[in-house]
Amino acid sequence: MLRIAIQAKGRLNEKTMALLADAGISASVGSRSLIAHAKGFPVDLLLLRDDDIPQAVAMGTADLGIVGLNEVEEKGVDVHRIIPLGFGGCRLSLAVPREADYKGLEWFNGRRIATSYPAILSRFLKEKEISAEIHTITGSVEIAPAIGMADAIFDIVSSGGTLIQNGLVEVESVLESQSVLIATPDLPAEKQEELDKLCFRFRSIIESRGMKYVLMNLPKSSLDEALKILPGMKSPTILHLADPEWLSLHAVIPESQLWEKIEQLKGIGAEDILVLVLENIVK
Ligand SMILES: Nc1ncnc2c1ncn2[C@@H]1O[C@H](COP(=O)(O)OP(=O)(O)OP(=O)(O)O)[C@@H](O)[C@H]1O
Ligand SMILES: O=P(O)(O)OC[C@H]1O[C@H](OP(=O)(O)OP(=O)(O)O)[C@H](O)[C@@H]1O
Ligand SMILES: [Mg+2]
Repeated sequence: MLRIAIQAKGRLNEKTMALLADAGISASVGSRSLIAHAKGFPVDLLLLRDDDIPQAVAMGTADLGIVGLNEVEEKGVDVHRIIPLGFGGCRLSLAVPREADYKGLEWFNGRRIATSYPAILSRFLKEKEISAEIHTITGSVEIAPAIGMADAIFDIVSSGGTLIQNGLVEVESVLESQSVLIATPDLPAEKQEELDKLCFRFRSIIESRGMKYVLMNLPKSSLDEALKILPGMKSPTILHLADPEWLSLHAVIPESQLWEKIEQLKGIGAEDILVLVLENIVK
């Protein structure tokens, strides 16, 4: 039976549980449980703080883990990175007070930088030959410059709202992160088979996210133009209708392009356009 370590509570928990549920793995997790048996797939869920997940997977306490790449890089442990999972997107960045006379990385020489990611920061500074003092704190990093604890910070940035609220500006992005599926090295063969099945399910879910299935009726005379507008998986599906002047066209469109494509299709005479949610793309 596979054991997957996931974040017990916090930013990754909900999306991890949703991904598992979409993959047919359901578990009722009590607020105090540390381990939960799942239904639908032979797995146990180990509920941990995210900081502890890379180590648990490296040691083999858990076979797999779902955690931010930032934590994997920080802990520097030996785990296999299997697939990015497409949520928990953020970056680790250096930020300085808005009023600082910042011209480039040399500014950090001799300065104090507060962070919860000392290992990633120290590797970066070494590579750039910058000598700064690293102050490790576990939370509320952005407040450090305002209370005189540091001159700058190195922390997670997503929308940038927290930096603005604290009078800071991002000056260097060091690591792009998102949640990843990690595995213990030397997974036994029978568990590897289960992992392959799980990855197959995850990939098809991730691929279908942000995609819509679109159906429409189209005058036959507009087909060539429609084919230029629509990409489709291989190409759009064309079905004949009882009316010989019309056909039905089906295509998969990224959500980000949906309205633009619909406007173009309406422009060439498409009617009765239906947009459906795509649950899975199984290849
Ligand atoms: N603002 C954000 N936007 C997107 N992803 C984020 C953001 N902040 C953090 N993350 C990602 O989510 C992960 C978990 O963040 P969270 O704030 O829940 O961590 P935590 O407080 O360290 O939790 P834990 O109690 O498990 O140690 C981070 O390591 C990062 O990968
Ligand atoms: O760029 P933003 O969108 O503002 O996000 C960045 C903030 O999000 C995270 O904190 P979180 O809100 O999870 O609180 P925490 O620090 O208490 O974990 C992170 O530690 C940053 O402080
Ligand atoms: Mg943590």
